[in-house]
Amino acid sequence: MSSAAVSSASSTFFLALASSASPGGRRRARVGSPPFHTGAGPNFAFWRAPPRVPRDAALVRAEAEGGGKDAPPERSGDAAAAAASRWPRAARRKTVSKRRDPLQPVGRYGSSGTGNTARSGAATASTQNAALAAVEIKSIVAAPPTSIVKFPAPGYRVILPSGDIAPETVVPAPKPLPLHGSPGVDGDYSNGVAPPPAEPVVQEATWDFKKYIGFEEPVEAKDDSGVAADGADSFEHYENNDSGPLAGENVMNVIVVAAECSPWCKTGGLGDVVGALPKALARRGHRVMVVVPRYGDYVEAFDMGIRKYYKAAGQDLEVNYFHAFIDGVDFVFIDAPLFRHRQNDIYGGSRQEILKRMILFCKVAVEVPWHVPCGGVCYGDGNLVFIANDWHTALLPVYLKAYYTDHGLMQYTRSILVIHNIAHQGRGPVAEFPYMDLPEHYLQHFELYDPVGGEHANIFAAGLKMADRVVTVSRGYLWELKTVEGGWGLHDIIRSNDWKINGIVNGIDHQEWNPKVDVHLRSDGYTNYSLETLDAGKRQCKAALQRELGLEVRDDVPLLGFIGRLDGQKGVDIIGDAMPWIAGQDVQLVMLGTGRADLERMLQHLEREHPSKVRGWVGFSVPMAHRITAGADVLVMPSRFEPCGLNQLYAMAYGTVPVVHAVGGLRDTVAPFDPFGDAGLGWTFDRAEVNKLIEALRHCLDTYRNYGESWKSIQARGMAQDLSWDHAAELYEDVLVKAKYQW
Ligand SMILES: Nc1ncnc2c1ncn2[C@@H]1O[C@H](COP(=O)(O)OP(=O)(O)O[C@H]2O[C@H](CO)[C@@H](O)[C@H](O)[C@H]2O)[C@@H](O)[C@H]1O
Repeated sequence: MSSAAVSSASSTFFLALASSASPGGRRRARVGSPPFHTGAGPNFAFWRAPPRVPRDAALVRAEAEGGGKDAPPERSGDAAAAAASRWPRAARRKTVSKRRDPLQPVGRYGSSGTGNTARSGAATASTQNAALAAVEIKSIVAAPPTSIVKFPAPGYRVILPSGDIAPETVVPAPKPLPLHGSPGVDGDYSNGVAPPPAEPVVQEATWDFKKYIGFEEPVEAKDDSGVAADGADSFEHYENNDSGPLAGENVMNVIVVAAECSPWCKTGGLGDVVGALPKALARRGHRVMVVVPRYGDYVEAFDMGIRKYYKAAGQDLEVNYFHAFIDGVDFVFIDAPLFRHRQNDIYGGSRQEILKRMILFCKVAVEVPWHVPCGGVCYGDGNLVFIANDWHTALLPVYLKAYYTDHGLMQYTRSILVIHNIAHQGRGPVAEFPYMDLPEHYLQHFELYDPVGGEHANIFAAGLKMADRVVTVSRGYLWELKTVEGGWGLHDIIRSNDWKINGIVNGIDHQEWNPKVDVHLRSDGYTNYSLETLDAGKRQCKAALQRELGLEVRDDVPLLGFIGRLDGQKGVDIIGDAMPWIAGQDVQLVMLGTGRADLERMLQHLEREHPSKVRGWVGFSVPMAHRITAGADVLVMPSRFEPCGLNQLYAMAYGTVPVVHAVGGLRDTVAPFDPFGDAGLGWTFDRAEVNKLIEALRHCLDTYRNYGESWKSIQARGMAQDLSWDHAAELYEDVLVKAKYQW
């Protein structure tokens, strides 16, 4: 695709496929040993394998762009990724699997399917969700619409849903189960809305709710009025069918549904948001659940003993539910064979395989409020809002409408779809529409034509139309989404749905990203610090980082940092292009990232060429991301487009000055330094071009070297901001309320 300017003065968008990815890792993971710079020749990696293996699970998403095929992201375990960053190529091939060629320009799918066995015979659907067996909608949910258009089987591994064979129920016949959920609303079907189907949970009697809900410590999760936000101490209320602990007319049941959630599974900013926003909503008094696939064994979560069966692309699949109650939030992990063992490759596989996973996930997630009794009580479908995220879960609003609200069910449930990155849309051939098990007339919501993708089915498009409200992660990005250059083919849909879209800048999880308490700064010579101890603290962290990376330990040399996915979006190649100029400066440069193979090679090459100045760490390391954020003086973000951007927020919270391309959320969050008014938070440049980056860096370095007081005031302003999720959660709450009263 071509690049184009969003506006005359800003934002050149790089319109090639950008995927996100990053391995995440478990919080409190151990920090790997410092890498060792060998100065080895071209055939050797630059970093020695660490003597200790970090516990972080890592997800390394490969980035691909350009035309042709869609390349799936890649990732490997954190340890593997860390090791891969330092070991010779041959060893890396073992740990980083399935590197792919560039993909379709849009859609965070895998590459074109290589599987070729269309097992339509397996469509002898034998099971279905028993909850649905009790009511008419069963035929919608568990069986494909019999009137569905029959498209020729594309010959992929995905199985066409059977329209001929009625699914059977293999779980016990459903018995009515009183639904509890949001007090005062759930279970109240006096408005003529029939209660949704429910069924007894397997092993319910043996399930110890106290174990999951942290019954002993409900204090943290109280709102201003002292009302428990988490439902933890509300069990008795629910048991008595009392009104429960949640108070206030706008308190709601909220279910956040996403493909990733930090610290369990993270490939990028989506994981960060899903790990943090729900907690902030819970602090405001809402009852909040996160639903995410269970890609690995997460020690915090326990099997709830519930078994259900769902059909995905013609196959009946068993689903189990794992639960953890942390910081006032119910985390529900969906366990199914399709998700297992994907921890290091959550977006891996062919496009059809990813599609199948997401179909299953969305079908399961939309019924979680009926089937999963968190704290002993289901959320129920009254006063309920789903928050779906990106194309992966954009089918949820569609299923909610097609299966339920169109049939007079779940009338008090709303859906919000959050756009974190519109560059990935879930595009596929129209012929695959039947896999989604939707009524024939829903096809029109998916069908889209654009010069890039031609005639295709677009999941994000359908989700945007079906969702009651839409949020994107900054106001600047919302504006860009309406442009031809920034909408990636969906600009018309965004424009026509403008009335229901809000731009809300992400926040920071202050438990994770806070120099005062950052666990990754507690060893190896680093230190925690605050605004009051900024000078000494940053000096110490900088020295520790230089030591850890084998750079000369000097306080007077400005240390520039870059952290991010290596893809077209993040503009790391622009830093590469600026290297001749950077090499002529008295600076040090540390880059951490993983993704596209050519950009990974670029990082290694730059280090090889400038061993005394540059470190290029190829891999995904959460501890190193924290340490660079603390130890660097400047964080460089030349992103071609950036819906919000989290690293610049983290940088400012750590007294690290951002230099950014003024686009999307970067423009919204980094006010340019004004030396005359002594205002501003960093430096911005108006085009993602090398000369613009150099110009901004020149001003930045000049201030660093010659205007110490101004520099300190920029740092102080950055650190003094309230970047917490609490503010963002308040804005999300407005959207929840708008959705609630919207018909
Ligand atoms: N190699 C590496 N090792 C360790 N950590 C790494 C890493 N590479 C990246 N990370 C971490 O991953 C996160 C990336 O955050 P971004 O905002 O850049 O996300 P991304 O572009 O994936 O997300 C999309 O969604 C988010 C959330 O809405 C938007 O902010 C963003 O603009 C949009 O593109 C940060 O926490 C960063 O530290």
